[in-house]
Amino acid sequence: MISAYPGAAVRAAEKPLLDAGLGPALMQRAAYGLYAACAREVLARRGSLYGAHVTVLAGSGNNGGDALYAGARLAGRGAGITAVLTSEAPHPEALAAFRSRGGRTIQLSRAVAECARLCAESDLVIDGILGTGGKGGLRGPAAELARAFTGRISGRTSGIDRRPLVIACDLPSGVDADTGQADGEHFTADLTVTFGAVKTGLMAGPGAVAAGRIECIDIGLGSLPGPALYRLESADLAQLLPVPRKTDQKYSRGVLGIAAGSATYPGAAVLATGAALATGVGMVRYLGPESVCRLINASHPEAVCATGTVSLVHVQAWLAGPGAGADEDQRRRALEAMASGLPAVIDADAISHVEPGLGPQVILTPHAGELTALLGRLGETATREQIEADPLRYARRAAELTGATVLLKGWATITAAPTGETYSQAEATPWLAAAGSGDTLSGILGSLLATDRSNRDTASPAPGHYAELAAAATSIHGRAGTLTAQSGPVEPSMLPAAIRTVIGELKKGVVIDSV
Ligand SMILES: NC(=O)C1=CN([C@@H]2O[C@H](COP(=O)(O)OP(=O)(O)OC[C@H]3O[C@@H](n4cnc5c(N)ncnc54)[C@H](O)[C@@H]3O)[C@@H](O)[C@H]2O)[C@@H](O)CC1
Ligand SMILES: [K+]
Repeated sequence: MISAYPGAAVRAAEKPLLDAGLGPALMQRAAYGLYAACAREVLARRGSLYGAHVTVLAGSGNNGGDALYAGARLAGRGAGITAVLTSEAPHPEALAAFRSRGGRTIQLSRAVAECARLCAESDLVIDGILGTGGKGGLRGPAAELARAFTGRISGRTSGIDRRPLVIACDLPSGVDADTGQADGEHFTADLTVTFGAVKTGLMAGPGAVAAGRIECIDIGLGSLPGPALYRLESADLAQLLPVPRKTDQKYSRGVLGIAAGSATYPGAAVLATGAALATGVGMVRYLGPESVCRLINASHPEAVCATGTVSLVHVQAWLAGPGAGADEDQRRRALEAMASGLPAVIDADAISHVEPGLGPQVILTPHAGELTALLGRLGETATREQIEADPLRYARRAAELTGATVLLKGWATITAAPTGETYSQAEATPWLAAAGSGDTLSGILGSLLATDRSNRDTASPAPGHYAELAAAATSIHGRAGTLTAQSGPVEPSMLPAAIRTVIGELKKGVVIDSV
């Protein structure tokens, strides 16, 4: 599990070490970690460091110092290195070390266009303009450089020798270390090498997009205060996923009730059912219109379908909402599911029936537009753009206001418990942004809720437990999408097969985290 902390918490943990005069030692550890990652990535791309073109963007603070020291080490391995100095006063010792290894420098303010061209023609750009000391987006010539560089490389692919590799030092410059907000100009990296601890801003909102892959270098910080944001990894998922016991039968494995689909939108029910079955639920009991029952029985004969009410059906968890449209019976079933006290996924159309006073076992799964509407009904104004810019804040706020667990969909999907535990998962592929994709996510989550043993073995699981299960479902969905995308565009109806493969591999321990 990755634990991320706000920039201020990491700076506070560094402070006693800086006060003890260990600043230079910390910087050397950070710079060595950055250098090693850069060397590895350049070697993987072009087979040799010797003769590689590297541009270091160095700001006025310690972030620039880290990047210049890393650049000096790369120069020592034969790379041709230029540092673009974005300030008149770069870190003096680091600059001296850089120059002593033959690195040349250009002052950005006098040559923005030339620097943008230099970056665009490099094999590697190291972004060391701003780190945790940055406030707001890039300004002045650094902002112009980011714009011009982005313009020059847009449309290029990430294939060998095409787009330069961008590695961010600690965080992409212009991204907020705490929230991931990036309203102003900022850099976008392929890899962020972060120091001491992962910053929350690398795992949320636009910051998660800008960060690319994340690698954390241990620089020997002491303990940090309670983590702000978690991310599940393969080993966590393998542990969370239940396997059937020898003594199990279909009911004890877990029964999921699905109240989804309508005469207008029957497909959502089929997709959710398929994903739930692929995730390993013991049985699906479907409730909905007769026409949808027939469709489900044709594609998933193992599902038990009926037209009845929620209270007459014995299940371990509910899933309500996908494709429900304006169907009045499905609206009633969604309300009954929320009131049942059982774990329940409340998705899509059912989100519009949510009222405050729910428990953490109810998991709401909005995208930003649906969350705008929900918050509006609860008396909070937030536009879709505001939510997309700061999803951590709004997912937590919605959980607080409803008492439910909230899964807010995005590139990095945030799940927040009403008690504050928050997760971020980012294994998805943009190919998953397709109609029907959310129905499969809700099916996976429904299955995890129905098969969750802690729900039956423990009187009342910790409130954060449901946020963890929602994060696990998100991760399985993202991995299944990424696996499917390896052979072409993703059709959501293809996902169940990939879900089975992902779960099988997780259980065997063969899935690595760099999906
Ligand atoms: N503090 C420590 O112990 C360590 C810090 N390290 C590095 O130090 C970084 C933090 O260093 P600093 O505190 O010097 O801060 P930064 O290097 O992030 O930059 C601060 C400087 O940028 C200017 N600035 C702030 N916002 C700006 C904006 N929007 N546009 C232009 N200029 C802006 C400030 O006036 C200040 O001069 C970390 O991110 C990390 O890379 C590492 O060396 C490891 C050890
Ligand atoms: K940076």
